[in-house]
Amino acid sequence: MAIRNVPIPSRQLYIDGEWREPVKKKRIPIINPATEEIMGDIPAATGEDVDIAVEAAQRALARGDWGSTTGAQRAKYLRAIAAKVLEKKSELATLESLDSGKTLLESAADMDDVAACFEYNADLAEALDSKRKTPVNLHLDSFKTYVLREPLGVAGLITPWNYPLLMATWKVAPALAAGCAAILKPSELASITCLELGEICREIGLPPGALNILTGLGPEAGAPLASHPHVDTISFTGSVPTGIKIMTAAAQFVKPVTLELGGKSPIIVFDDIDNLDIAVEWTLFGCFANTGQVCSATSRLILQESIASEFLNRLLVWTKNIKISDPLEEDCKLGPVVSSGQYEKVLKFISNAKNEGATILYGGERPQHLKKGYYVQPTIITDVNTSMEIWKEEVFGPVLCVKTFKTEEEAIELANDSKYGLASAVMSKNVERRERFTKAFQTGIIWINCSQPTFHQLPWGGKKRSGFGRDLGEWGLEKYLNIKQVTEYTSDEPWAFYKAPSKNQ
Ligand SMILES: NC(=O)C1=CN([C@@H]2O[C@H](COP(=O)(O)OP(=O)(O)OC[C@H]3O[C@@H](n4cnc5c(N)ncnc54)[C@H](O)[C@@H]3O)[C@@H](O)[C@H]2O)C=CC1
Ligand SMILES: C[N+](C)(C)CCCC(=O)O
Ligand code: NA
Repeated sequence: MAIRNVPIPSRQLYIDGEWREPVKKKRIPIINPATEEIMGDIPAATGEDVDIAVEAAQRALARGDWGSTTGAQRAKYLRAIAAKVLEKKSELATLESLDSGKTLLESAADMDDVAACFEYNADLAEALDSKRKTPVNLHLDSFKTYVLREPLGVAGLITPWNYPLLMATWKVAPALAAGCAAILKPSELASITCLELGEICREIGLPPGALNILTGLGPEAGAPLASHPHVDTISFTGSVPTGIKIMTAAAQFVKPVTLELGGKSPIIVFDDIDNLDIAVEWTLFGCFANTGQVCSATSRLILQESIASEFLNRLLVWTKNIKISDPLEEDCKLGPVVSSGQYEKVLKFISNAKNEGATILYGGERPQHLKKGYYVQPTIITDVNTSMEIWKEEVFGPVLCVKTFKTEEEAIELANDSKYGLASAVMSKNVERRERFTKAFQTGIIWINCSQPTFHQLPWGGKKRSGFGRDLGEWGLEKYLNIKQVTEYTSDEPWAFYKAPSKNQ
């Protein structure tokens, strides 16, 4: 299914329905993390380009062909995008793998998810037409009231590299469904497929300015978007430090933001599970899928002591079986991490854990058979205590740390012992116990007897330092709407608050 020699398209910024060279004409190299080779380059936008894109977005909102569309009309564009993504699926999936290092299997699944997410938001756009104007009954004769749901305006969408086109879609699809005009700023580490989304929009005839795509560096292209006075909302997925910068910039304009930040999510395994191997596989998938570069990765395994040694033995057997290779190779299950910076960062986390006294039960190094590329072995760390960095900080790489527990109280305390609050998983046969954990977990996402399956009908986001606001589902669309109440006085009688002047006054 991989198209080997797929050419890397050379693109410009996608602004106002056209390819446009950045004002400062700068470009950023594209690096393939599996080979460390430069494959091409992407345009680097700056504040000047952001200004041009914001004006194009404002014009789109003022123009009938986008600003006055019904949800049903916008749904047609979203469905056309979905169809094109499927048509170009193998090309897009290959480009995604070349750029980000994710396995072809995962890139292909992402492209299916991208298409399905556009389709789902097309349904939401259609449904919006009947909810656009909602009467509110006050049980009063003298007033008629209703609530309008309108597009909020210009939406700035700043996205990460771990699921480049999918994370962009989680924001682009609902923003367009809502009728906003959007400016997407993908990560400079993996932008190819987001630029190809621009080509798709051009091909299907999306009205100019409805979606603009500005690749570039965070401080140069993302920051001016977050602090632009005419960008009405920012939706961000990425790291905590950048989330704080974005919220700070947006605060100067009282601009609403939604932040989907990192995590250090727990997976608890109880000894009442029927099948050890099933729990082992979910544990692996929860931490090593996408080479661990998942904000919701369940990277803290909290294991009931009575099954700990048996479970860890099976975990080792399964881990050794994971095929690590070039992500385009058949059956590859673990590719490189995205960049040299990420590679150094992951190895540093591992050496810090060792220095703090933890045991590297497995992995911790570059796989011997791969001499080039940013590869790290899947790594399992034991003898961890709760003051260690590896317990507290998000690694964003294939690194699992393990602690054991004896009682339920201990398990929940360990699970919630995090500044983050994105996701939690519990593996147990006991229904009441699962309900107790569902209630006690301080996170926005709960997985029971699994880890990571994600459906675009359900809200996605966290609490605590993992951020606030939700992507996906109807919640993912609401943040792009302005809720406008309309109150009409319908009585012929005077209001009679003031004393009416007499006839001869
Ligand atoms: N929660 C998540 O989904 C993600 C978490 N991370 C974590 O963050 C670490 C750093 O990775 P980065 O790629 O540097 O993440 P980042 O959070 O800095 O980047 C995410 C996006 O924000 C943009 N950005 C950066 N600085 C900005 C600024 N000042 N204003 C506006 N936009 C800005 C970036 O260009 C990118 O598009 C990773 O090692 C990982 O631990 C990274 C990506 C996704
Ligand atoms: C759920 N999954 C793995 C498809 C995507 C997680 C997105 C993220 O890392 O923010
Ligand atoms: Na790349």
